[in-house]
Amino acid sequence: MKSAVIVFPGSNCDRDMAVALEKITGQKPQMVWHQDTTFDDVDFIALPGGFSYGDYLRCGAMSARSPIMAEVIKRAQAGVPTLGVCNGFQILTETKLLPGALMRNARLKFVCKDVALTVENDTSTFTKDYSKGQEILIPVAHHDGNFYADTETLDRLEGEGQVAFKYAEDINGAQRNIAGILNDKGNILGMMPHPERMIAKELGGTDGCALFTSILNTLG
Ligand SMILES: NC(=O)CC[C@H](N)C(=O)O
Repeated sequence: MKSAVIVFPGSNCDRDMAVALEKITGQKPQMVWHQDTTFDDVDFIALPGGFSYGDYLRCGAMSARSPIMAEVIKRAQAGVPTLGVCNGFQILTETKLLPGALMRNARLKFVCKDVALTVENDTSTFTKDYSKGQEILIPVAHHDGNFYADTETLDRLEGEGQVAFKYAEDINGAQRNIAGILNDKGNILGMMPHPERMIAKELGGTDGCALFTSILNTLG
């Protein structure tokens, strides 16, 4: 499985993502600078976490307009599996590849801890190695993780199985405790928690591994 990690000025989880991808797929991903306009023909694209452009304007707003994003948007719309973690999720909502927005955490505090998530979808490219209702422990580290969407969108996301993960309890005010969502085709996942930081016992646990094995088992 060939993958690419898009690197923005201020990304800080790009190497964690690369380590996770290499460990689980056995292949080093291509690291792609945001000013590039194209990259290799890959099976999977990752938008990593971080503080791209210093979170100026709104988290992810400037990165969503980086030169490389025109190519990312084109490929994601054509069906290439694309994962955005934390800042990557914020970028995906800013490009409108995913609905809704990530607002400032309800209690206006940066939240940095391991949190319990429930798996809501166990059939997607990203989640099939989990089981529905399973509780997993994955770290979060964000100040803008408060997922917002209008009621109609929330009902559609829940009704169509597009909610991938929920927080087991409220940590940031996110509506319906939503921690991660899929697009309608199921090839784009955005999530605030960091699965790439939970892939080894030494890191505190391995609950993030199934996300990457799901992708690998789907794509080969
Ligand atoms: N870890 C991250 O990707 C942080 C995301 C974002 N800059 C926030 O704090 O909300």
